[in-house]
Amino acid sequence: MRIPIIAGNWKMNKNKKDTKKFIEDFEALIGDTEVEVVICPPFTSLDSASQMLKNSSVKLGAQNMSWEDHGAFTGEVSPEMLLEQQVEFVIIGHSERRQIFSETDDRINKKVLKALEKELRPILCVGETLEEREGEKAFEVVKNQLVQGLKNISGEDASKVVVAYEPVWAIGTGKTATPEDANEMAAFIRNTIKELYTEEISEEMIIQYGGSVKPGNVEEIMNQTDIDGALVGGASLEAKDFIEIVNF
Ligand SMILES: O=C[C@H](O)COP(=O)(O)O
Repeated sequence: MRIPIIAGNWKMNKNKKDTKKFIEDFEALIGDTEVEVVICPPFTSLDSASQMLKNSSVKLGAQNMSWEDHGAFTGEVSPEMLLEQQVEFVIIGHSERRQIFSETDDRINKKVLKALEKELRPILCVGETLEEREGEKAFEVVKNQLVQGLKNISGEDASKVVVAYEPVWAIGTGKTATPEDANEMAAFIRNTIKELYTEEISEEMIIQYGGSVKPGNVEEIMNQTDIDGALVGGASLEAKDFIEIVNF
């Protein structure tokens, strides 16, 4: 049985004070939940968040990391530095990293490999642009991102990867893919994993949807057969919204 994972990607939002306030508010609201909950604050808030979440069921994720262990890589953060902050998940290949910071599939693959080597769970983001969808290339693009992103990753390691399907045109725009379209892509992703690995691995894999997930649409999205979670941006910034999403 797949246990859903709902992750909040705060992007470049919240300083330490805001982080503390969010966690206090969120911890006061969260009861027993049937889903795994992850928050991904900016690097500068990880330390405060990890101190506050010591006895919590809420897990910590980072938004990016280096594929190198240490050295002359100005501005980068290593996996060991994340582990030191009790980080368990790391978002890799988010479309903002791909588009704004020119991350290539090759670099994304190096990060996925490194995360798995260090026992961090990668949340590998894939998704097509509007132009690619309108040009009927969505499936080809997503398949290519998966094949490249998972290159040289063993079956055992692949089952620890979370795949987040985020159509680029639905991110921060208020437009969501219809639940059926999102599920069609999630099923396609699962089938691609089956082709790359085995049916067992594909059935175990957690596939999230991301792109304007809100309290009002999360239930319909989560009710889809192949969607096992959500990667939430804007609506993860307010504890009262994020708790509604977690308790869908
Ligand atoms: O990582 C999260 C996604 O980019 C979705 O962001 P959004 O919920 O603000 O559309």
